[in-house]
Amino acid sequence: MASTPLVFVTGNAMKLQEARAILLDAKVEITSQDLDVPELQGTTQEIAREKCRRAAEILQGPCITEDTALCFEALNGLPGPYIKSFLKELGLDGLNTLLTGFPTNAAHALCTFAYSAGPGTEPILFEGRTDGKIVPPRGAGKFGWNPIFEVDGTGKTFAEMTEPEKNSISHRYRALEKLTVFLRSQTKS
Ligand SMILES: O=c1nc[nH]c2c1ncn2[C@H]1C[C@H](O)[C@@H](COP(=O)(O)OP(=O)(O)OP(=O)(O)O)O1
Ligand SMILES: [Mg+2]
Repeated sequence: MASTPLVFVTGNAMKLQEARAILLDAKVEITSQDLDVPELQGTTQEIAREKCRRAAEILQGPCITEDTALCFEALNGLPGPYIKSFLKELGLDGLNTLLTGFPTNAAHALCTFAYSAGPGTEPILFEGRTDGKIVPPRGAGKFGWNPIFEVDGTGKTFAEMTEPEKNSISHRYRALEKLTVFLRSQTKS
């Protein structure tokens, strides 16, 4: 593994906590910085790439960034990367109301980690996806939309799971699994 810890640029303390816990097993160490990096509009991939590019410019060094999207099947993938604004304005109940009259409440959580080797390099993306459905809130609402996302095959919302339980099946875990494999291949070469 790299001797200097990788910088995770994020303003979200819960993302950092989960990423740390997941990466512990892989023995990948990260530090964090909360930089004000603009998030442009576009697809999740475009947003992820540009955010990481800009973070590396500001840091003048390598870094990782992360974007989380919540995609409703009935809305062709929206709110997607704009879930933060939708959650802030509509709340958990409002996100449920949004689906009233639609035939399906199917949704997926999509986590996109981006890695930049430094300014001027093209960020590489690592995506992880967990499928589920949007339900009325259940469980402790400590992190974002956790209480309204019921994971397929579990009967539980993310908010009803323990942290290790969520971290073993989450979109974030699946993305970090891929990032870890990549980081290992880097240190070997
Ligand atoms: O596993 C999760 N479970 C529940 N809610 C979650 C999760 N992961 C992100 N979230 C929320 C936080 C924010 O309302 C939105 C993503 O927005 P997003 O721009 O990616 O995150 P952010 O602005 O909080 O942090 P950052 O500084 O890394 O951009 O979904
Ligand atoms: Mg953000």
